[in-house]
Amino acid sequence: MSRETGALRASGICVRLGKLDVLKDVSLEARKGEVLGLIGPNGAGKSTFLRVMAGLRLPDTGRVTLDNVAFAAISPNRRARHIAFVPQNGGRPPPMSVYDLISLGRLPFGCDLANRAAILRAMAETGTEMLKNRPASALSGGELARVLLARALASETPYLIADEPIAALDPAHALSVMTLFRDLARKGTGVMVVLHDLTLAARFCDRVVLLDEGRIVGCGIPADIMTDAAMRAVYNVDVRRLDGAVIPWSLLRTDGDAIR
Ligand SMILES: Nc1ncnc2c1ncn2[C@@H]1O[C@H](COP(=O)(O)OP(=O)(O)OP(=O)(O)O)[C@@H](O)[C@H]1O
Repeated sequence: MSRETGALRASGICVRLGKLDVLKDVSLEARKGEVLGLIGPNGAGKSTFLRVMAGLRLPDTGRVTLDNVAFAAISPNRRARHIAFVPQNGGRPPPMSVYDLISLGRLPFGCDLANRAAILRAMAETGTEMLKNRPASALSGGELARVLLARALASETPYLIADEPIAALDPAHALSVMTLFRDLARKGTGVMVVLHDLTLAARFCDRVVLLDEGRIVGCGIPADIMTDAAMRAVYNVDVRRLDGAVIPWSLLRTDGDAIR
């Protein structure tokens, strides 16, 4: 693998869980320097795909490569130095301080002098400095979400993969995180993020991938993918638009008419 990390590519990914084909031949390239949004209804397979892209789940068929090297040939530690992951639901946090939890993001790099600086940067970027001495187990849902993002940011990896990182955040923190993703992308990071907030997805993502029933049904710039017809077909909602943002507005009846 070259020093300059190249593309993160998934080809022909299939995952079957129980009796369900959760991912059906999904191929996608995440690029450094862009915010790639993954959108789609509940159960579409977004989290499963993100975990495959992060190397946390093996696909049944297909493969993921980083800089043209298959994940199978990359050690977990080396992979963690290139791809940081923010889980959708961190579960019960371990009994440790927020600072210690965030510092776990430096684990793949061992103990080097850059550790503290990277941890402090991650806390500043997520506004979690004032939480640093608190027990992680005593955080609110939104605070914990920001701390888990800080843990991933502390790794300062070329790719950041985040599963619904703003779902529990208030509007100010959600905007702040999306702005941070844009800044990271501007500096060269590849950000791949699952979002249910279509307004923020349309506004902040360079490209969006629309996943439905385990298949990619659209991939491109938000204006091309988040069309009224696609939003109706996939989410069964009618949308309104404001300054290019897509705002879910009303549910549709089975005949396709809006319920107002
Ligand atoms: N271990 C499992 N065994 C069986 N089915 C599973 C398992 N894990 C996930 N699934 C199913 O796979 C499908 C895709 O799940 P996934 O979490 O990837 O969806 P998602 O698009 O992230 O949904 P959400 O928006 O609700 O988070 C769902 O129908 C889910 O019930």
